[in-house]
Amino acid sequence: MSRESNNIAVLGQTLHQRVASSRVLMVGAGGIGCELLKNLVLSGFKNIEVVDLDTIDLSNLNRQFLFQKQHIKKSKAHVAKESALKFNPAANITSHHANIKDKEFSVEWFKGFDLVLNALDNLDARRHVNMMCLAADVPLIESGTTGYLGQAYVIKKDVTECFDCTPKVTPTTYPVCTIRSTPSAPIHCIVWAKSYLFNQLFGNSEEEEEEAYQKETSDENAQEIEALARETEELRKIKEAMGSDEYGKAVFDKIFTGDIQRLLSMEDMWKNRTPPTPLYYDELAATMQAQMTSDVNGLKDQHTWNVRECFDMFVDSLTRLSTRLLDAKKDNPTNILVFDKDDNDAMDFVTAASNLRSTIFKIERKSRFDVKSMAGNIIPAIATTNAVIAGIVVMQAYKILNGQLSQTKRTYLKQVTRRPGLLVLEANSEPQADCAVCRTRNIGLKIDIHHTTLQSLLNNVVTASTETGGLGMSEEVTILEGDRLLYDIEFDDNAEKTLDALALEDGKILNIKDDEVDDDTGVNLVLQHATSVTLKNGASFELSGPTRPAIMEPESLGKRKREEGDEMANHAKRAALGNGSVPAASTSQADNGVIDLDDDETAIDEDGRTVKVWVLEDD
Ligand SMILES: Nc1ncnc2c1ncn2[C@@H]1O[C@H](COP(=O)(O)OP(=O)(O)OP(=O)(O)O)[C@@H](O)[C@H]1O
Ligand SMILES: [Zn+2]
Repeated sequence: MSRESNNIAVLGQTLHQRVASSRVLMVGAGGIGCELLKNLVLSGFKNIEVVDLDTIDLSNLNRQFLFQKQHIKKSKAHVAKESALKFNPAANITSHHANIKDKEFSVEWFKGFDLVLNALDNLDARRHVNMMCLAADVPLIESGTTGYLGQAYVIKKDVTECFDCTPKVTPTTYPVCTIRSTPSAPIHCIVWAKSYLFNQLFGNSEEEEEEAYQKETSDENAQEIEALARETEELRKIKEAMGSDEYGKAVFDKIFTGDIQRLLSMEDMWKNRTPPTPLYYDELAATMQAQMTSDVNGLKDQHTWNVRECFDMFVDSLTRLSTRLLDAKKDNPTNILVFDKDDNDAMDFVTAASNLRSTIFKIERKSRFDVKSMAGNIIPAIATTNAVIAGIVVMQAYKILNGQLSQTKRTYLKQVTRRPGLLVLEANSEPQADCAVCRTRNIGLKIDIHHTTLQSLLNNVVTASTETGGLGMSEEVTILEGDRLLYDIEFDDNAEKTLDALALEDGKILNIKDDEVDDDTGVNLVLQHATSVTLKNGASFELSGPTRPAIMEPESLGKRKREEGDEMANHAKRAALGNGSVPAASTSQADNGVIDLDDDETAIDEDGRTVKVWVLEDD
């Protein structure tokens, strides 16, 4: 049996055809992307474009199986394409070594795909693809993994929640006093060593101090903050001895003895907390010489150093880093060292310093491996998790091409579920009514960007009445491009500039909100440069899309979803036939266990939500 006939047996002729003729964009060729591209070419997808901006790194090879040692430093997109073609030479793959945010990837370009699959690792790029898919009205399958957890779900304009419908968690910050005075967890000591101490000793402490911590200005902390400022000043003086034999002891005495004694003298602070115990340089130096079992590489990295080992490593790494800094300053006095988790000296220093501090505060010490993952905010990437999620993405893609988009489920891979199996399915939510990203109308605007000023755009398009072909908004509008403010009633500096002078080229999206209308989610104008648009009213532009706000009732949304499914089915059928005709409905062959994600069993998940459960069965 050929691969083709296997696919037909599994999918049925109809779906197989739709898959083969669909055009798919995959964004990101990393952990999920490599698995996904391999799956796509093996499961019958033929027309695939891949975009990735990065080159292959040694650290990718443990899980990105399309890449091998000889590919290091080469483009991920190009190598992924070449390796995937070996699995199926009949596939037609186009690779782009580029940022998906580049202007060549315009809304028009996105419209050329039936499906977009995200395999990204950052919020910014995900947000961008989300917006482009909404503007182009192309279904997007979003996916992600963290360690053993993962998820995949479909985003479709007007049908499901978009990526930005729910706010995303931002990285945690810690109050300055927890870090500087009252740590209670290993991470507090690691942040102290990496963000405070490292910068104080080797960096631009004055500038960075402000940024490294969340500022606390309450009165009760004022006194403490003042004391901390004094400590910082003292350390600056000690730094003058950098490079001398006494330097290591001077730094140690200050940060692990003197500063701690001063903290202890603030008795109120320790009424309800375990007080710290200072460490003494001479005492530690007199203890038996450590057997330094801890090599910096390999499994030994996972052994937790004892106090003496931390002490030795602290003094040693401090010397190494100080020597580097002094050398760098010979070239240029403004040179500094910046913490990097992949810099062995920096990691030795942060591991030793944070563990000494943990010892003082009676907090558990951590291995160099753990400190590195915490200091670098690293959650290990697991190849199996990526593989499971990439598999689910293909299942979701089948459903979409089979005209069952509205029946797709948000699928989570969890470590523990109440039922057998590790996957938890949840119904898609409807778009959030107030989402500024997906509840905004997207309107294409063809206009000459070289000759149109922002003011003429305002006069002829934005505030012009709908009868004359404009948007009919009031004079009080705010115009943004991404986060960039271009215009509002109090800021008209850009009014006389042309669009191209404002870098508003093809594919850029202008978000325009009418400040006179309460809760206006505004419109997105998707720019397309055109020189020869002639208009009835003499202006030179052309709008395409819903120029009047749509009124959407909850019921009608449900109805839209069903129609959407039908439309998708027809679309896929047309694509399969390569012409406009619609064949007699034929989905029965696809109705076998392999792609049937529907299962009416429900359960309550850890967060108390009712969820559908899909149990993976062996047959
Ligand atoms: N704006 C973007 N345009 C194109 N590709 C992007 C963009 N942002 C991220 N990517 C790509 O998405 C992929 C995500 O893959 P993954 O999560 O495995 O990260 P990685 O960089 O390969 O690994 P790690 O970060 O763990 O070292 C990467 O290959 C990255 O280059
Ligand atoms: Zn949304």
